[in-house]
Amino acid sequence: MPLEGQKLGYRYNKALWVFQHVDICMERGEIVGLVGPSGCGKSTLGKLLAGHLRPHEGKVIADGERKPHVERNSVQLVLQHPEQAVNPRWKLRRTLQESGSSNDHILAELAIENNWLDRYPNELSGGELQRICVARALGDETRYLIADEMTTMLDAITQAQIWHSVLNWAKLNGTGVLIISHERHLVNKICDRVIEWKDLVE
Ligand SMILES: Nc1ncnc2c1ncn2[C@@H]1O[C@H](COP(=O)(O)OP(=O)(O)OP(=O)(O)O)[C@@H](O)[C@H]1O
Repeated sequence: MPLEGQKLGYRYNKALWVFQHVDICMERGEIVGLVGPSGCGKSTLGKLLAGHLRPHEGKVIADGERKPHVERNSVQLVLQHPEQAVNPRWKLRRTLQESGSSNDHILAELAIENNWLDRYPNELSGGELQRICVARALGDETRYLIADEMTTMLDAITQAQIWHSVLNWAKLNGTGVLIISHERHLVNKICDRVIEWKDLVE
């Protein structure tokens, strides 16, 4: 069963809709790209799908469940800036443990060194910290991953390593991945299909 946004609408202030009537659907195991101009609403849509924001219109359904985010963490979101996504006062082992998704296989796949887990977020590089945020998102319950500019800040080698690991994992687990990115070459290379924002809002 798919992850679906039906007739979604969202506005940050009452006077102005960011978008309305947006329908989006992806299947388990699909790798889907979402591209569009800056400020059009891609990240907002990603947050709605992951349950970080509640839609003002429409609904999100994952695997037939109306509130996938309440019952379980089946839709995970990874953002561009890892330092904004972790508690700066927690060592990273605690961050991973709290999410319940730190299995050794994923840590190894993402080349996460054990000693990183005994450090605070500001004691790691951006790429190291992002690997931990990615590992946190790849839990047993994860059925869909929304990757919003997930590797934009990283060098090409780190980018390639992270995508290699994530796509392997997604393939193995039948996870759907929505890749929100400005990097069309990346999206064209790794996605099964690419959604243009203009086609969502027309
Ligand atoms: N917290 C917020 N409060 C008010 N307006 C916001 C907020 N977050 C985003 N917006 C506005 O909503 C619109 C959509 O933003 P969003 O971040 O979803 O776009 P985007 O397509 O992801 O952009 P980009 O490609 O530049 O990351 C923009 O006009 C933005 O200024």
